[in-house]
Amino acid sequence: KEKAEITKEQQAFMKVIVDSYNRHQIPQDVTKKLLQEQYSAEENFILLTEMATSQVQVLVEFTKNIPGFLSLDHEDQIALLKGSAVEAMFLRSAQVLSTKMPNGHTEVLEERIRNSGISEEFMTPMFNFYKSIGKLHMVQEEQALLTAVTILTPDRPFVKDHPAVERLQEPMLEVLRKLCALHHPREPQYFARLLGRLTELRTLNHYHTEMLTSWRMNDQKFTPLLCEIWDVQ
Ligand SMILES: O=C(NC1CCCCC1)[C@H](C1CCCCC1)n1c(-c2ccc(-c3nnn[nH]3)cc2)nc2ccccc21
Repeated sequence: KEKAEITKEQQAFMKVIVDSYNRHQIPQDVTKKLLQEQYSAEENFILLTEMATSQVQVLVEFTKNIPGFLSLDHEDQIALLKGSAVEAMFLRSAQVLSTKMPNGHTEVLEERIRNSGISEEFMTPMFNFYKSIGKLHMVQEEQALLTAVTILTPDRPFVKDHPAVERLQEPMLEVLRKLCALHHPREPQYFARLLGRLTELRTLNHYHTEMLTSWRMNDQKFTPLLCEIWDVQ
């Protein structure tokens, strides 16, 4: 019995994370802009760097609200943010694409992304990920907790105190497991499938630098924050 129930303190814990997640969302204007017209590769790249920069800023604010994060070693805090920023960006992008939109809008948005300037070879893994996230029909709490679980991944490069990060990630995973059972009662494997997406996210992380340099354009400009986070320039 008690295994399934979400306890009072888990409820409070989740509320902190979900409220912070909802407060720290970049405006959906990327969707509005993309639906307006097809831009050139140069304009799309600028849009991407703008959106990604503001998303990193809100990601930092969201992360600071994760209970216990600020008590971690400061260098480990940076290592966790740096190690998860690209994954959080693709996870957020997937969530944006799987948001319910008026008829035909999602197709237009997909078309605009396919023709945005990203090279063909990365389109498949990226859209496979987007589709697999879409099929999960995650509720908001699951999205928020999955993002928090991604940030609190102990085995990121340069993290020194793994156990301290695991101690923060574990209660997060426990609440997420209960949430999945609650919201997807007829899919006992749902939680496992959700965690499987994190493995797919890591492969996108692996492609990312090549993806950036493969955009059909030259003279790519990045903001100072993205140079830090994306290891470019
Ligand atoms: O703006 C965006 N994503 C923001 C969404 C919110 C969080 C911060 C990132 C980009 C668009 C930029 C303009 C051209 C079209 C894509 N985007 C992407 C996307 C595409 C390529 C790379 C990439 N990374 N390295 N090389 N290319 C990253 C993300 N996937 C999206 C799915 C739905 C909606 C927008 C999406």
